[in-house]
Amino acid sequence: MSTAAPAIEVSDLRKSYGTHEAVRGIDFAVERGEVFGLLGPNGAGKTTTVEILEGYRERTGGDVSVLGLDPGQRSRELRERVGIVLQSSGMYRFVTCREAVAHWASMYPSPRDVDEVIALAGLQEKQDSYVRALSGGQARRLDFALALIGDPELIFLDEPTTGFDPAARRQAWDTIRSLRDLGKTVLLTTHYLDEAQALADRVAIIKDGRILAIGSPGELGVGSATRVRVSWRDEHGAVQERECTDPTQLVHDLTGDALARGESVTDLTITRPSLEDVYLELTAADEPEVAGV
Ligand SMILES: Nc1ncnc2c1ncn2[C@@H]1O[C@H](COP(=O)(O)OP(=O)(O)OP(=O)(O)O)[C@@H](O)[C@H]1O
Repeated sequence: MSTAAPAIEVSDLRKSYGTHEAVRGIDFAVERGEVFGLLGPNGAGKTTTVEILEGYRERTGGDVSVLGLDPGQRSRELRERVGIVLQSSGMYRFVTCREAVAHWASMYPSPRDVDEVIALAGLQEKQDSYVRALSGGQARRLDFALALIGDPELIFLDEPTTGFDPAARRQAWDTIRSLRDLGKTVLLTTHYLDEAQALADRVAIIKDGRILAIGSPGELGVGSATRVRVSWRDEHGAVQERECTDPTQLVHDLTGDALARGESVTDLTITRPSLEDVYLELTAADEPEVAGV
């Protein structure tokens, strides 16, 4: 457990647009060095929350602290310590990738090494290409490089792999893992549950401006709102499947019956719900129960 103050602390955050309450009193904290995923259906309030943390939107109520500072103050100090992937590469159409990264680096007090950042963003082969000649996915990588060059402590990644081909997506995942290895804190929003499962230490599932569940992708399935799936092959060779909250009695009966017949239970598996199962169960219900771990 880290003893440092969390990188992000959100307490009873609220945001209304006119009469519409888009964020309705959410609480969460992101520890330093953690990759935290914000998941939720369209219109859940993810972008609103992230943009309040980035200092781009004003909150209606609640308290927010980012690296110990209030993002609503839009201080220069916070801007230098936070990396935000914007479409900044659009400003650099007539220079090479390397020149763009080097120029952006000159705006920070202690930037990272240009070559290192180009490598981290997977842009080595394109470093001498003009920015205007990059594909959409390559331009996103350059945006990523520009977000990292100031050596930020905290990086906001809003749907970082949308529009990427599968290989570029895997490469972006590797990059995000390297950020964690460097000790950076990452707040990630994504619609891809496999991405959250692969990258996030913890996720919050948000819907209609409220957090429905928060925990590690593996542990979220343990809550009482979700069920485990038990499958096995019966004595006739047919695959059987049951869902239950506690498989102890079922497994006891299955193994007991099999042993009484002098057989073993074949192909017995007990599967926890995946993050996708939990997500779909929680976000489908009209009045979902609050689950947490
Ligand atoms: N500037 C705005 N003015 C009025 N309503 C807004 C504004 N921005 C967002 N909203 C509304 O607030 C709610 C939350 O929107 P938000 O963009 O935060 O959701 P999201 O979870 O990021 O969705 P998506 O996954 O579609 O990006 C939605 O109902 C949206 O219509």
